Amino acid sequence: MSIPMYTAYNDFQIPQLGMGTYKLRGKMGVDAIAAALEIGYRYLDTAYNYENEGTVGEAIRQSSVNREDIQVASKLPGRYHDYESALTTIEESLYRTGLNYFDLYLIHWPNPKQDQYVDAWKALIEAKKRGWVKEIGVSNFTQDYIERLIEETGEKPVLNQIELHPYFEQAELLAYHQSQGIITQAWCPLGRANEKVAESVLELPKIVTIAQKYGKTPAQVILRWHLQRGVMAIPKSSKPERLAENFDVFDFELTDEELATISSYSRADGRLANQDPEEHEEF
Ligand SMILES: NC(=O)C1=CN([C@@H]2O[C@H](COP(=O)(O)OP(=O)(O)OC[C@H]3O[C@@H](n4cnc5c(N)ncnc54)[C@H](OP(=O)(O)O)[C@@H]3O)[C@@H](O)[C@H]2O)C=CC1
Ligand SMILES: O=C(O)C(=O)[C@@H](O)[C@H](O)C(=O)CO
Repeated sequence: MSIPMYTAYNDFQIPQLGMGTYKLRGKMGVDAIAAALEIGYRYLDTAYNYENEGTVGEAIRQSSVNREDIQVASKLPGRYHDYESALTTIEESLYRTGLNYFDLYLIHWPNPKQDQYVDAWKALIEAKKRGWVKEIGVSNFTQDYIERLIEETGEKPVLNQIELHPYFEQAELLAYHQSQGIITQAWCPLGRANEKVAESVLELPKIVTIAQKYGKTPAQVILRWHLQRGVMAIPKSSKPERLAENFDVFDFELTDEELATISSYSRADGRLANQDPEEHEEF
């Protein structure tokens, strides 16, 4: 099955569903990612700080899918935001994967107190000119931070990867992205599911009821909620059966009322990891 795509303001296209790889390392990670590629996933999200860019590259080499049919994204850590370090880090990311280009490279966190994210953005622009990365974007950026990048460099990110799940629907930032043709990508799209950081979104009664109506699982209903709001989700699983479950979300449609019911779990303090990008600094 080919995955439906989203299109950014510059006609860059990206699958509506991808795979997160945080915590997938070593052989366990290679096996999970290779299984995802066999299932049909064509987008992999990694980061320098996940220390698994090598795992991602190895899984691609072991799979039967061609490199050029897969989009691979990685992210620049906060400790390398200065221009020269950022460029060296992108090269190092590539060496770690064994690939010769990334489809997408993101600034992982804005780190506003450090205040070097514009420098980092200039390095990503240069990396694109050098052909190391095809497209550039950001993660955990607010509207203000994105506007500053555009004002100071004239270059708009194609995508912003942000915390987004039923406890934290991000309606305002989503509307801003849509007005700008910036793709919204949801991290923690299943609210980290079984990791018990809060009552699991997979056990919320109204979501369970909707899932029963469609003969789907709560995870599938939540992923459908993301898709119908125009959001790209990158759920992570180490298990082939869950990877397949999370991919099987293109054959049913929620009603507007059901979308609103799921959004009704959202609250202003609904962040799960206590990582407000205006406060949190990650290096
Ligand atoms: N830019 C940023 O700052 C951040 C980016 N990310 C990215 O986003 C990705 C996704 O976020 P993540 O934090 O992993 O959280 P997710 O919301 O994707 O949840 C992952 C958890 O859910 C479990 N799970 C997955 N599918 C199912 C299912 N169908 N039923 C039950 N449980 C399920 C997984 O367990 P199991 O593996 O055992 O199946 C895992 O414990 C990350 O992997 C990473 O790539 C994440 C956090 C921050
Ligand atoms: O996983 C990521 O991409 C992160 O940025 C981490 O901060 C993650 O959110 C985390 O919770 C680390 O403890």
